[in-house]
Amino acid sequence: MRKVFSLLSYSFPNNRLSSSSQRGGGSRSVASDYALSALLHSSCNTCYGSRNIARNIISIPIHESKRSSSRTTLLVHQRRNSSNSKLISGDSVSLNTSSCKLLSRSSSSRVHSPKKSVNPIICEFHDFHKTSPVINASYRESEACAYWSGSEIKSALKQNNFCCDKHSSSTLDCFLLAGNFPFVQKTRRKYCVLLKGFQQQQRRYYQSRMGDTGKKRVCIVGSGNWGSAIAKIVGDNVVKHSGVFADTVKMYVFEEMVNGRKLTEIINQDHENVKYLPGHKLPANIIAVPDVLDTAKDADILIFVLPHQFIKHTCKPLVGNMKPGAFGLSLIKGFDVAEGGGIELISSIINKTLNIPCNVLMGANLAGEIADGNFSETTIGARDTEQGRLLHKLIQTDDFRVVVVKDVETVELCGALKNVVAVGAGFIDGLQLGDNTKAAVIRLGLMEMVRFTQEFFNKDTEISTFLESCGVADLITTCYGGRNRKVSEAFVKTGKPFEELEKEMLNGQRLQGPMTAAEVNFMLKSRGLEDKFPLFTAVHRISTNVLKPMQLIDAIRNHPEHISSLANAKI
Ligand SMILES: NC(=O)C1=CN([C@@H]2O[C@H](COP(=O)(O)OP(=O)(O)OC[C@H]3O[C@@H](n4cnc5c(N)ncnc54)[C@H](O)[C@@H]3O)[C@@H](O)[C@H]2O)C=CC1
Ligand SMILES: O=C(CO)COP(=O)(O)O
Repeated sequence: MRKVFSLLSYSFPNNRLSSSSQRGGGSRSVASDYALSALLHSSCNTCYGSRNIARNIISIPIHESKRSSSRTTLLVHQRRNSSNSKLISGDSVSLNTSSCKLLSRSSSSRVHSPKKSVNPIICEFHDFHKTSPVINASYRESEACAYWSGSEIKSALKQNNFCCDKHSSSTLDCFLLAGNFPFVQKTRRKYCVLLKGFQQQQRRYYQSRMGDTGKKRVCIVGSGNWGSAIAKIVGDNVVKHSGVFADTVKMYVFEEMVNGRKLTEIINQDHENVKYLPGHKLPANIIAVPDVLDTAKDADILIFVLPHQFIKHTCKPLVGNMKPGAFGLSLIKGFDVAEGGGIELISSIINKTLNIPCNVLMGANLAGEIADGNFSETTIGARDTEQGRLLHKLIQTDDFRVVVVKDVETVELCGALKNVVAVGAGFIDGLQLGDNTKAAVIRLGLMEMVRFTQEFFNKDTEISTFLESCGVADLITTCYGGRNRKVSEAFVKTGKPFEELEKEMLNGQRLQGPMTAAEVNFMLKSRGLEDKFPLFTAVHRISTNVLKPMQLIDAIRNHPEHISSLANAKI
C-alpha cells in the first residue's frame, strides 16, 4: 500500500541545530542537500514513526549567517489515503538542540540510495511560518527541483546559488513534484518527493491530483497608469486562454493610502485603481498584493511595469526567489546607469538581478487609450520563440495587436530613447514654434535613436524594427499625447523645475524623459560623443537649466544629419 506522509512544520526559527549538525558531521553542505536527503530518508524508511521523521527533518543544516535560537517543534501527521485531504492522525514532537540526535554526513549519505523495492511515497511539507530561513532554504530548493530530471534539478539549484557537490548530486537523483492543493492556504506550500523510477504516467496522475496542471501563472510587478491598463488586458486574457494560464493574476501594488483606504484594499474590493487609472474597472481576477515577494515567487511569467527608477529596489526581495523556468516581460522605458560607466538596459538589470530571461514590450501605447479599448499596436521583443508565443497569447486582443520580433535590444532602446525626443518635442510646443519644427525634432530624434543603438548596443540593428510600433509609432504618440511632452511644454511656459511640475500635474505618475536624458548623457559624455548627438545633449542641458529652451534650435541647426547628407549629395 502506498504510504503518504504529511509533515506539518511549525516554528522553525532556530538554526543552532544546523550548526551542531555541521559540527557533528564535519560537513560544509547546504540546506538543500540535507533537506532533500531528510525527505528521502523519511520516504524510504520502513519505520514511519513520527520521531524518526522529525529527526531527519531537523538535520537540515542552514547557512552560518542564518542561525539563531534553539527550539523546534514539529507536528507530524500521518495518513493512509492520499486522496483524503483531511489529516486523520497526528503527533507532535518538540525538540531542542541538546536533545536532538543529528544525522552526520555519513549516516545521511546512506539514505541517498533508496531501495528499488520501496513504493513511491509522497511527503507533503507545509509551512506555517513562511519567514523562517530554514523553511525558505529548503523551499527554495524544493521549488528549484519542481520538475523531473536530475540535470534540470542540478541546474536549477545552481541558478539558486545552492552548491551542487558530489554529495548533493547523488541526493538529487530523484524526481520532485511541487504544487498547491486547493485546501492549502496562501502562505502554506507543499512539496512532494517522488522516488527515482516513478513512471511518467504516475507522475502525471499526481501532478493533476495535486492541482498542478502546468498552467502558467502570471504576475504583474507594478500598478501605475500603464501597469493598471495592462492588467485589464492580462486579466481578461488569462481567462480567455484558461487552458494555458492560471486564472488569477497577482499585481504588486506599492502601498499607499488613498482617501483613508489602502490602495490594495480599494483595488481588491472595488476593482478599480482609483489613483492611477480612474474610471476603468479591473477584472476581478487581478489581485492587488502589497508585498512584491508574495506577488512574484510563484509566477512563471513576470510582467515588470514600474517607473524605471524603482526597478532595482523593487527587485531586491525577489533575488534568489524566482520559480525555475520563470521569465520576464519588461514594459519599462528607461535605462540604468552602470556602475563601471555607461548605461544598462532595464531588461538586462532584471536578467542579471533575478537570473531570469527578460523579454520586452514597447509600443505606441498611451495607457488611457489602451484602457478605453481603442485600437492600437505594440511590439514584443523575444529571443525565445516559445516565450514569444506565450506572450503573444497573453497580451494580444482584437484591439491590441502584437508583433513579435527578435531584435530585443532595439525594441527596448526605442522605448527608452523616444522619451528623450518627446521632451524635446514638448519644449518646441512650449516655445510655440509650430508643427514643422516639431516634425524636424521628431525626425532628428529618430536618427539619433538609430545612431545611438548602432553605436552602443547593436551595430547590425534592423532598421525595420524602428518601423514597428515600438519605433516611429511610439515616437509620434508620445511627442503628441504623452506626459513627457505635456510636462516639458509646461517646463518652458512656467520655468518651474520638472520635479515640481511632476507633482503638480501627474498625481503620482512619473516622468521618464528627463531622467533618461541624463542617463543617455552620462553615456555620451563618458565616450566624448555629445557633439554627435546634439538633440539628446541639448534636451539634457535644457532640462538641467544649463541651456535656455530656445538654444535647442541652435543645437540642431548644424545637426550631423544635415552635414553628412551634404557630404553625400552630388551637387
Ligand atoms: N503610462 C503610459 O501611458 C505608459 C507607460 N509606459 C512605461 O511603463 C512604466 C511604468 O509606467 P506607469 O505604469 O505609467 O507608472 P506611473 O507613471 O503611473 O507611476 C506610478 C507608479 O509608481 C509607483 N511607485 C511610486 N513610488 C514607488 C516606489 N518608491 N517604489 C515602487 N513603486 C513606486 C506608484 O505606486 C505607481 O504604481 C514606465 O517606464 C513608463 O515609461 C509605457 C507605455 C505607456
Ligand atoms: O510610452 C508612452 C506611450 O507609448 C507614454 O509616454 P509618456 O510617459 O510620455 O506618457
